[in-house]
Amino acid sequence: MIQLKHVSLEYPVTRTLALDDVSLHVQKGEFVYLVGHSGAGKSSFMNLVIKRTLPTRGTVHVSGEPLLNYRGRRTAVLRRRIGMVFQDNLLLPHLNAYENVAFALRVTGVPQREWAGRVTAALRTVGMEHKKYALPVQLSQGEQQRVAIARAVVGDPPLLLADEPTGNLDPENSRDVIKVLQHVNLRGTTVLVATHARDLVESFRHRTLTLRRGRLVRDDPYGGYAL
Ligand SMILES: Nc1ncnc2c1ncn2[C@@H]1O[C@H](COP(=O)(O)OP(=O)(O)OP(=O)(O)O)[C@@H](O)[C@H]1O
Repeated sequence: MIQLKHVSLEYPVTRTLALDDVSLHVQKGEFVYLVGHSGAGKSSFMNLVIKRTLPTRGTVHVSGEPLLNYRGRRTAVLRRRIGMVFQDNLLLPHLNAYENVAFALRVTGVPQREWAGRVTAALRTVGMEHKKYALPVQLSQGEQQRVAIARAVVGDPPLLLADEPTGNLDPENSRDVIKVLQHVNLRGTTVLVATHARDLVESFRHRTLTLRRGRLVRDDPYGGYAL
């Protein structure tokens, strides 16, 4: 699903080496944590996968294709195949939960007759079907994050990237979000979660990649927070 071969990323203006000779392979169907201190390179890694930045050296393959093959309009095709969840869920405030999720289908050109079934299924996956008419302001932070996950997976992306998805949540909601991501993973989506949440990484064990100053210093198949 994701393969990096000797990837380095240096930001041109500041000459910061955000990733330093990183090689790794995330297989289809895996659930993987990406951990590291602030500035270790986690977001830079995510940005590479969605081609928001390009590596300075090395090669990146996503879904078996070199990133450089996704040019022009194909960049949109790549991004459509990747669901994304962030710390700030950025739901549209004037749309209810259902409409927020449907919006993702609308912008990718899915025919309207498919919306109801797919949105309802996505909201069910995250346990939010009963609140589909609620506006974001009427939902807790944890519930909003679940709707954001539904929005990210409604297009059935093969890959889901989550950057600090529990950053704004209390421990209970954080655990719920990880459980929802695990559920999405069991339905076949490869999931990559960048996080600082030691307790979650320790409790819900999955393969864990540890970055330190841009270097991949640990790749632990059984998980664990080694910082
Ligand atoms: N656009 C940019 N231009 C220059 N330097 C950048 C840019 N984005 C990130 N950096 C630098 O690259 C390094 C890696 O940053 P990155 O955001 O990938 O880290 P991170 O692990 O995601 O951190 P955090 O946990 O704080 O989000 C840092 O030193 C950061 O200052």
